[in-house]
Amino acid sequence: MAAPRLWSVSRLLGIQATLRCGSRVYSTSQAFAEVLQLPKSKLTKLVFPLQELERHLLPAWRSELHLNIFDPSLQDIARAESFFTHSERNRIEYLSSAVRLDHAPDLLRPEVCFIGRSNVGKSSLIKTLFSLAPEVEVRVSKKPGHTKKMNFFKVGKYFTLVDMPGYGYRAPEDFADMVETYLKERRNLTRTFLLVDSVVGIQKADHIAIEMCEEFSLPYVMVLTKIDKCSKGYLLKQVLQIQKFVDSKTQGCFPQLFPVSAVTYSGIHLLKCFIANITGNLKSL
Ligand SMILES: Nc1nc2c(ncn2[C@@H]2O[C@H](COP(=O)(O)OP(=O)(O)OP(=O)(O)O)[C@@H](O)[C@H]2O)c(=O)[nH]1
Ligand SMILES: [Mg+2]
Repeated sequence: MAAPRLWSVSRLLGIQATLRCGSRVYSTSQAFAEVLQLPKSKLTKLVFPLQELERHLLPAWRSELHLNIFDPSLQDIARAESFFTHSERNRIEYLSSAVRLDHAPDLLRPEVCFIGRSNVGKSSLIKTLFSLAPEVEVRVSKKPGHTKKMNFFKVGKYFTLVDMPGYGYRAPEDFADMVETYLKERRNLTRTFLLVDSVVGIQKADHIAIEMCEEFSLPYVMVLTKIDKCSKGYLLKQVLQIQKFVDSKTQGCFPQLFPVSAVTYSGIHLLKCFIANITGNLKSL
């Protein structure tokens, strides 16, 4: 499925628009203003993919998906967009790369990192989160094992995102030293996003990563990538299976799953809002 065309120009320009919703007036990117104009069914599919899946479940099964734990309003999602929009006053930029924790930038602001098997779509997801900062270069590749270092990106004065090398196939030799030490010792690490490919589900290497997050008592969140590659029925089956695993086998994992696509942008706005919230930037939520 192609990315909605209405996004392309405004996304590049990162235009701000003023919207009125009820009695409140607020500012958002032109891109999100256009999303708000979509018919309800399309908007739900794009912004709340889990909600869209839930509609196809029998009523008795609906509560299984825990989609009301993080359930922001469209206004909150619009507000969160501004953190991810590059401007002179909100500079989004690549900071540095590191192969050892003591080479990581010394920052006090909250940090979130993205881990997962090689090729699961970590760099693509970050690139998509930065679609309103097109000058930020995030390298993606078809070849697994592309990202070799921990890459730090600054989002204004608010938080830092870290793109990690992948584990499993073609992982860098120093992966364990680099990533485990980072996860265990990085003091400003606020949340770890563990990406799982929605097509193949949780694999052996993911179980090792999950065990590591549990052992280090990290608060982590499971993000299901590449949902554009799944039919609705297949995705529903995968989501229910992964949800069951999270509910029964994990302690530190956030109960709500975040399905996303870097191709259709499905789930991306909600994830931006979640990141803005957990880093303490959407205080009213
Ligand atoms: N269809 C589809 N393809 C995706 C999506 N996200 C990533 N890909 C593709 O998956 C491949 C790997 O993407 P990357 O973002 O480089 O994966 P990575 O997890 O950073 O991989 P490493 O750096 O090697 O660990 C690329 O060919 C991407 O185009 C998605 O949401 N949908
Ligand atoms: Mg990568």
